Amino acid sequence: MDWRKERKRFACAWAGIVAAVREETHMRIHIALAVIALVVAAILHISKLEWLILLLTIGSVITLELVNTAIERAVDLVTTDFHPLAKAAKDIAAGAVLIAAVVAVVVGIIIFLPYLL
Ligand SMILES: Nc1ncnc2c1ncn2[C@@H]1O[C@H](COP(=O)(O)OP(=O)(O)OP(=O)(O)O)[C@@H](O)[C@H]1O
Repeated sequence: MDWRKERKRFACAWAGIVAAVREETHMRIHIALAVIALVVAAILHISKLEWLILLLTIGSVITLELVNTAIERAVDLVTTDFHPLAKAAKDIAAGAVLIAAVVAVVVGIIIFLPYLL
């Protein structure tokens, strides 16, 4: 394994994450909500299984937001003119984030509500 290449790959991936956080308001909102959920989870001492589900849920939302941002950039690279396929690509990618975010809210309610009642 070429460690210099691996380090460069990691640096590029990190640069992509930083760019998405800087440029995308929704990414910052997802991260802020994730931090709040993690703090609440720590305060409530949720179980190991609940931690796993919470982390997977947060990871899926942030991962899909990154993919959505990448698709937006790729589409904008191809065309900034109106095109039905550009619209479909962006709308479908946004739909993926929406589904993950709705599932995250439901997971949050299922995990946290019993501790709060
Ligand atoms: N080239 C295009 N052709 C057709 N429709 C487009 C095009 N670009 C964007 N759209 C439409 O506008 C919507 C918003 O696109 P935009 O690129 O502004 O992304 P966004 O979801 O607002 O993301 P953000 O504001 O976080 O960058 C898309 O979901 C799509 O419906």
